[in-house]
Parts: sequence; structure tokens; C-alpha cells
Amino acid sequence: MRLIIREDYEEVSENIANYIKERIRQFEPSSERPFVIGLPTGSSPISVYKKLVELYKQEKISFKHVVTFNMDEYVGLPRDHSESYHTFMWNNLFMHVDINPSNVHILDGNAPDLDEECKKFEADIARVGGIELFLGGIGPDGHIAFNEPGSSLTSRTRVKTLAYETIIANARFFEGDITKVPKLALTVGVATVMDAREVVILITGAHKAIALAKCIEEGVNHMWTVSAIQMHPKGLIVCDEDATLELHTVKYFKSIEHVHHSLIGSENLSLQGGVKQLKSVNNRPTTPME
Ligand SMILES: N[C@@H]1[C@@H](O)[C@H](O)[C@@H](COP(=O)(O)O)O[C@@H]1O
Repeated sequence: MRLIIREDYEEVSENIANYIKERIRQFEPSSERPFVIGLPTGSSPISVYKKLVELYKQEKISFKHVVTFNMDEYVGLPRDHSESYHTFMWNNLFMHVDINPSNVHILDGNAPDLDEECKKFEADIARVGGIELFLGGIGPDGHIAFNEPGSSLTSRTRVKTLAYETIIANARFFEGDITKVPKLALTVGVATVMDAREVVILITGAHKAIALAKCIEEGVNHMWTVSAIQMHPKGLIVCDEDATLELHTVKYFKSIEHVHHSLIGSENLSLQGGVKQLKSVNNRPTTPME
């Protein structure tokens, strides 16, 4: 697992957006072989989405052959509610780019049979050959998607009761009124995320510093579900300086990045390009993700 530390939220977002752009470009997606990406909601990815839209407008990226799967959706909230994750994704990304609406997959929190809806979602992911890259954020308690503390690390897409902390945290989107926050959600499982061939997690802000430390400096633990990334063969966390407040290993991760830069000779390549773009070192292909 790699940890990339950037100055602030804007720099983190810029790096992740550029990384996604490069991954899609190098993949050379087509209608037969689309690039499949898992996407989050929340305030963390907003700037990444803005930058992806800018890159699209500059004709540096196309979503024509991109298939998306969103992490989660509230149960019982009308699809066109201003705070539904459907609305969020269309407003922040999909309506601004050339994505084919039939390539967008967002769980239906109003489906007549919610368990069936979750099974279908997993089947849809399998049908397109799995997820190439899953982008995620985390809650201050280290949860990924809506996999609250205590969720099984082998969990799959399912109905989930939200933790009180998450309801409080999300009340900011519902006029600060916790009674308006849905108490149930459909969410991909920890294993659904970890099955992706690559996992990129965005963590910013001092309020997530404890979660970051628990997730990368302590053991894999179902109480901090994003810690499962430790077991992933290609995991990357990009965080800002504020989120590192509780870490003891900042120097270690920065030194790794420093050596990495000296090998590939470019600051930007630290996040760009993955395997193909990097020059080989001693005739051996280098990967930025190990
Ligand atoms: N289900 C979402 C998560 O996917 C998200 O990571 C988290 C953090 O949100 P924010 O980015 O606003 O801090 O909020 C919710 O719980």
C-alpha cells in the first residue's frame, strides 16, 4: 500500500483526478472493453469530480467507454431528492460529461426488493468483468462506503443500518436535522471494494486523522473498515497534511515517495500512469502501487 501526502484538499483532488485521467487513457477503453470505475459520494470527492469535468472540457478525458458503479445510496429517499446520491452524482459529474446513462449503476434505495437489488448490483459488476479502480472516501470512524464499524471485512452489497455517528455527520446535508437523515442505506461491502483491481482512497482533514492512523498503522480491523486496504495488492491512499496529524510514519512514507521520484525522475508521475507510463528501472518495470 502506498500513502501519498499532499499539502491540502485541492492538491489531493488534483492528483487523484490526473491519476484517473491517466488510468483511463492508458487503458484505452472501448465499447467491448470499457474502463469500470467505482465511485463515492460525500464532500471529499467533489473537487475530484470538478477537475474531471474540467479535463473533459479540455478534451483530455472521455467517459464514452467508462462504466461506473456507485458505492451506496440511502434507502427510502426519493431518487430526485436533493440529497440522494443519484442527484449528487448527476449534478457533480455525470451531467457534465459524455457518459452513456446506461453505463451508470447506482443502487436503487426504493427498489421493491432491496436484497434482490443488492444481489443484482453484484451480478452487474461481475458481468462487466469486475471493477478496475475503486475510488473511495472515508467517514471519521474509518468506514468505507456505508460499512460502519463492525461490518464484516468479507461483506458484499447489502442493506445496512447507519451508525449514529454517521447519521450525525450526514445531518449537515439535511439542514442539520438528524431526524431527516435516512437510517438505512444500500452499500457495497468491504469485499466488493477490495475485489477491485485497484483501490484509491481520498482522506483529508484533521477530523479524519485518527481514522487514517488506525487504518494504516494498526492491524486490519473490522472496527475501522478501510483498514482492509492493507490486504489489497494495489492500494493507494492520498491524504492531505492535516489528515497526517496522528501518524508516526509520515517521514517513512515521504521517504518512499522521494526514492520513487528519484527513480522515475518526475514529481507528477508519482500518481500518474500506473505501470505502463513509468520507465523501467534496471530494465525492470516499476509500479507505483506496490
Ligand atoms: N457513505 C458515505 C461515504 O462513502 C463517505 O466516504 C463518507 C464521508 O463523507 P465526506 O467525504 O463528506 O467526509 O460519508 C458517507 O458515509
